[in-house]
Amino acid sequence: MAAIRRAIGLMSGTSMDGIDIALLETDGRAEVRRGPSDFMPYETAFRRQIEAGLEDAKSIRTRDQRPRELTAVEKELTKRHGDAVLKFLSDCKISKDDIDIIGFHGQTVLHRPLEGLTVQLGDGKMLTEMTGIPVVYDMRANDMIHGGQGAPLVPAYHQALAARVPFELSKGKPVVFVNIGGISNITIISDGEDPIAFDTGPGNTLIDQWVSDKAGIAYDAGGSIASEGQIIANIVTRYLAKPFFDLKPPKSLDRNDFTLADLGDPELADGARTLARVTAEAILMAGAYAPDKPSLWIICGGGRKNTTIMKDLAEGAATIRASVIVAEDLEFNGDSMEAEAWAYLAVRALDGLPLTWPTTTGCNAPVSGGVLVKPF
Ligand SMILES: Nc1ncnc2c1ncn2[C@@H]1O[C@H](COP(=O)(O)OP(=O)(O)OP(=O)(O)O)[C@@H](O)[C@H]1O
Ligand SMILES: CC(=O)N[C@H]1[C@@H]2OC[C@@H](O2)[C@@H](O)[C@@H]1O[C@H](C)C(=O)O
Repeated sequence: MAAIRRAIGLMSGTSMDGIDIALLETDGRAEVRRGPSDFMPYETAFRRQIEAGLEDAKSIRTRDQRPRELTAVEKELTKRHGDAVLKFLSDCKISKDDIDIIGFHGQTVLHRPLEGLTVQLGDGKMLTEMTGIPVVYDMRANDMIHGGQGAPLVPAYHQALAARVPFELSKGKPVVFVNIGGISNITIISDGEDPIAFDTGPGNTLIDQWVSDKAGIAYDAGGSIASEGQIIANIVTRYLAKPFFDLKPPKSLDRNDFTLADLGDPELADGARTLARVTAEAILMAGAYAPDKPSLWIICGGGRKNTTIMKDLAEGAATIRASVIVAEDLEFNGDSMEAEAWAYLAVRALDGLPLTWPTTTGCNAPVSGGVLVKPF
């Protein structure tokens, strides 16, 4: 029997809103026991620093380059992750000696799968020294070396969770996990098959940018702004006509692949409503790549709190006789799922198990990955 390890996962996603942290006890296979989780938000000034870092990253040609301010941003980002771990351990009254491994995602600042280039800021060595705990980081690189997109990586964990979906809900049909983060991505799980996964299009990033530019608000809380707007149909069509949607999976996105340029300058609420529809429709369109019609869509990530997106998803799914639920309906945690996934992936990496498959990233064979560093 494989060893159960205690792992901490750390995720700073494309929304750049903060660090999700979660504890997991797992063998990196079927055994998954979820522990506590937390979120450490970035204040606006640091978020702006990362945003500036995205601009600096545009000139990166090889993944070890850190032009302009990126070295400083990486150091500050890692320090915040280290502080987050130390606070988490102290809050949970857990000793560092009781943690076997940290799975550290870092912050994606550039993702160009066609060029085989993906860059996550995050200094694993510094994190292991700060915490005194071994760290697995840089988990996307090996997939790309093996011809993969380098994303998404969460499907391995979705597959482990899918085993807990009751038959009354799955009805023996494919089940879809949807992560609505900055970008949206899905994992389609069918019994006995490798997971099928890919990015589906924008998640919350465009909505966040829109309400921030137009009204100085960080995000559309509850989707309430969108709920007061009207859908501008020709703008939805314009977004959904982008070449990305004609690409067959596996496929993945950079945060800047979709922009507000296609939105024009509507009223605040109409813009938010239209973008919510784009996010929902792009997700449901992705169901076409399932081998059989999915019965159940399980929504995770911050976008599940946008009731306008959720309403569009529920209505759209009803027309194809599928149900939409949120992670919590199955007693999963839609906020910490990616952090849990990084804990799970770190344990898999320790055992050399695959993190990705040809069906999730397009890698040429199932591959493991990550770089392991240990404290002195
Ligand atoms: N109460 C809420 N109402 C509406 N939207 C919300 C709410 N809370 C969070 N969000 C949205 O969720 C986003 C954060 O989602 P999440 O943390 O899943 O993204 P991420 O992990 O950074 O991104 P990714 O999964 O793409 O890496 C916020 O930027 C915001 O747009
Ligand atoms: C390159 C990168 O960081 N991609 C992220 C991003 O955010 C959502 C989507 O695009 C997904 O492909 C991925 O993150 C998730 C956690 C993943 O790898 O599974």
